[in-house]
Amino acid sequence: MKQLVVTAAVIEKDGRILLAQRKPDTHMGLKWEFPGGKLEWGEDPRAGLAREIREELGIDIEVGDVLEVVSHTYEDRHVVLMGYQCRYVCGELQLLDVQDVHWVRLHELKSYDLAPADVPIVDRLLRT
Ligand SMILES: Nc1nc2c([nH]c(=O)n2[C@H]2C[C@H](O)[C@@H](COP(=O)(O)OP(=O)(O)OP(=O)(O)O)O2)c(=O)[nH]1
Repeated sequence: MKQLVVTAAVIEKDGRILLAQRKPDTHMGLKWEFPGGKLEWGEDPRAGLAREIREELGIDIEVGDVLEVVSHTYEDRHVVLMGYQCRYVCGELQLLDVQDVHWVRLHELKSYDLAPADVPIVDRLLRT
């Protein structure tokens, strides 16, 4: 079984949070998640997260504090998911490597078909 260190961005703008839908041909295809991705070898987590967001969505973000760290075991992998509070800075949102995006209000987050590892991050958000 592989072990992955993954960073995810909880990007807030005008009272809404950005959810991304994974592409169909990926692990957890079509599930909704906080955008981000795997850290490269030796990469600083905040720098890696900003890189992933530029690559997947074409926008620049400011990465703030860790909101929640989740350990989740799927059938074939163990994911350590670090959710960071982030702020949208600039750039036009593009679907470069995601299926879809929605800007969502807090109370709507649970109505999405989320990747299971993301549920504790949503729970943490709902407690803050
Ligand atoms: N990015 C992201 N991945 C998540 C979340 N929740 C969750 O279980 N995952 C899982 C799905 C994948 O198994 C793994 C991340 O892989 P990824 O495909 O997004 O990473 P990546 O962009 O670096 O991938 P790659 O296409 O470069 O291989 O973590 C989440 O909120 N965000």
